[in-house]
Amino acid sequence: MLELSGVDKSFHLPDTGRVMVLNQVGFFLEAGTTLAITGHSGSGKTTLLSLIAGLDIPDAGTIRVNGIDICTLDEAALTRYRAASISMIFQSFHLMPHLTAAENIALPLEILRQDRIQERTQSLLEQVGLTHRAGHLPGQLSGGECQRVAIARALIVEPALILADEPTGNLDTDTGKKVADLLFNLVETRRKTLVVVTHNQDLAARCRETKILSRGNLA
Ligand SMILES: Nc1ncnc2c1ncn2[C@@H]1O[C@H](COP(=O)(O)OP(=O)(O)OP(=O)(O)O)[C@@H](O)[C@H]1O
Repeated sequence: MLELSGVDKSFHLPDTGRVMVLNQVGFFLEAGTTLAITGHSGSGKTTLLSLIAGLDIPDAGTIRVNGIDICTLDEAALTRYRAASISMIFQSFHLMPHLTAAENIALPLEILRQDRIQERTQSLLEQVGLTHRAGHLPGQLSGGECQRVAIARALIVEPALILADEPTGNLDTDTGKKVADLLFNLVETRRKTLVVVTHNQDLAARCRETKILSRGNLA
C-alpha cells in the first residue's frame, strides 16, 4: 500500500550548509496496517510525513502509494492525491476557525464536489460523538472535541492513507487516551492504513508496527 525506497531528504541552512535529515529511508506497509514512527526531536519525523503527504519532494528515492510513485506526479495529480487519497491529523487540529464543527467536517467533500454531504457529515458527527456540537465554532470547543472534529474530517473522504502528527500532543493524558481510542477504533473498523508520528509511547504501542527514526535512518 505504502512503499518507500531509498528516500533522501536534506535542507540547506545558511550557517551550517546542507543538513541530511533522511538518508536512504525505506519501508513497506500493507493496507490496513497501523505504523508508529518515533524518534527524538529533530530526527525528521514531520519531514518524513510531509514527503508521504506529497507536501514536499525527496532529493532521491521513491514513495509509492497503491503502486503510484507520488514523486513523479505533476502538480494537478499531486493536488488530487492530497485531496482524495490521504488525510492528515495534526497536533494543533488545523480547523478553520470561522467554520462550525459540521462545516469543518464537510469541507473536504465540498472541495471534491461530492454528493450526500449533509448525510455523510451527520454520520461522522455521530461516530465521533459530536452531534450536539455540530453548530459550534472551534473556539467554542475543547481540545479533545476539536481533535474529534479533525478525525471526522480526516475520515469523511474515505482516504486510503491517514497521516497523523502527534494527534494527542496538545491534549491532557485522559483526553488524549479517549481521542486515541476513538481514532484507533474508527481506523481499525474501516481497515484504514495509518501512519502516526509521536513521542508518546502509549500511542505508539497501540500501532501494529513501530519504527524509530534516528540519524536519518528508519529501523
Ligand atoms: N524547511 C526546512 N528548512 C530547513 N530545515 C528544516 C526544514 N524542515 C525541517 N528542517 C530541519 O530538519 C530536521 C528535522 O525536522 P522535523 O521537524 O522533521 O523533526 P521532528 O522529528 O518532526 O521533530 P519534533 O519531534 O521536534 O517535531 C530539523 O533539524 C529541522 O530543523
